[in-house]
Amino acid sequence: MSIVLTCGNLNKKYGPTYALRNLDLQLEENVIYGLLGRNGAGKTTLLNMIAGGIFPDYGTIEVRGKKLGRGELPKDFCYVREKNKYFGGARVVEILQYAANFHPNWDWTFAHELLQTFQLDPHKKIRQLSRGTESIVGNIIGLASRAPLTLYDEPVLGLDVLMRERFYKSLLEDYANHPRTILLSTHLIDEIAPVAEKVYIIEAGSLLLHDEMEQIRMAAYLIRGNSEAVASFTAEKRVLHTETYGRGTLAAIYEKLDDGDMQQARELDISIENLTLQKFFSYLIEGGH
Ligand SMILES: Nc1ncnc2c1ncn2[C@@H]1O[C@H](COP(=O)(O)OP(=O)(O)OP(=O)(O)O)[C@@H](O)[C@H]1O
Repeated sequence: MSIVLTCGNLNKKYGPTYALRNLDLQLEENVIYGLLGRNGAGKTTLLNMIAGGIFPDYGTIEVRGKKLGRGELPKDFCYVREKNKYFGGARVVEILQYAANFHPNWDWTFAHELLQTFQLDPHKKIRQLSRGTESIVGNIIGLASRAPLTLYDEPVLGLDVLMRERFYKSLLEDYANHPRTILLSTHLIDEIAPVAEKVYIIEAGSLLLHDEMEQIRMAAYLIRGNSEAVASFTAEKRVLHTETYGRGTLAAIYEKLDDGDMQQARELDISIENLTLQKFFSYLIEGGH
């Protein structure tokens, strides 16, 4: 396992507000990560910091073991911002030509394929594009750059369902042939679930959880049954949330269940369902765990 990026104890305060607080994050080579958090959780601050646009009050960023100096950019990386600031008078093809100069792995054949996939006329001027179509320009750059470290900030915001699906499909197909490290920051959690292999969940600038998506799938459950039975079943387990209804209780847990647990659940007449990532995220945030 080779580490591409390490953020150590990052802190950033705006007045009394912590945008980032003691944040540690490590990205391995050739993994797709989801960076999940609500509005204002600190996602953009973190990405801007990695991209050298904001300086931490405290903490370090290392790219392939080399500490980044103040204002220094990581090598061979591509950052697709939430709000691109392309020159409105430029044509799409000119923006792509400009981006191609900065990315040694740029693939023009793939870029042209993507223009077709997203039905984007390369001769249109940026100012003639809708908000969603403008963000597609950024997404094409992110994909065609094939940068070993690619960061996307809310890549599908403003895109319709069809375009979102096309983006995820293009990303996954290209990643299969050209693995690299990709970080997708989003608050559209269920959409990212089939795409990301690992997730970092942040809230109020701090890390709440990081884990493999598969681990979350295999450990996030909703338990329902008689209140005493649920209390006994969850006694030694990590409980994210509980709710009572009449004589029953519903509990969200984050715990791998083995055959013994399943047997106990049957004996106690408890039902067990998988939690969606969105629900897991909501319970995690509400519980502040
Ligand atoms: N330039 C700034 N001046 C003051 N406060 C800021 C500034 N930039 C960010 N913040 C604050 O820092 C916190 C983190 O903001 P950030 O934009 O990083 O969150 P986010 O997770 O990207 O949110 P969103 O999903 O809404 O884009 C918020 O409380 C925000 O108000």
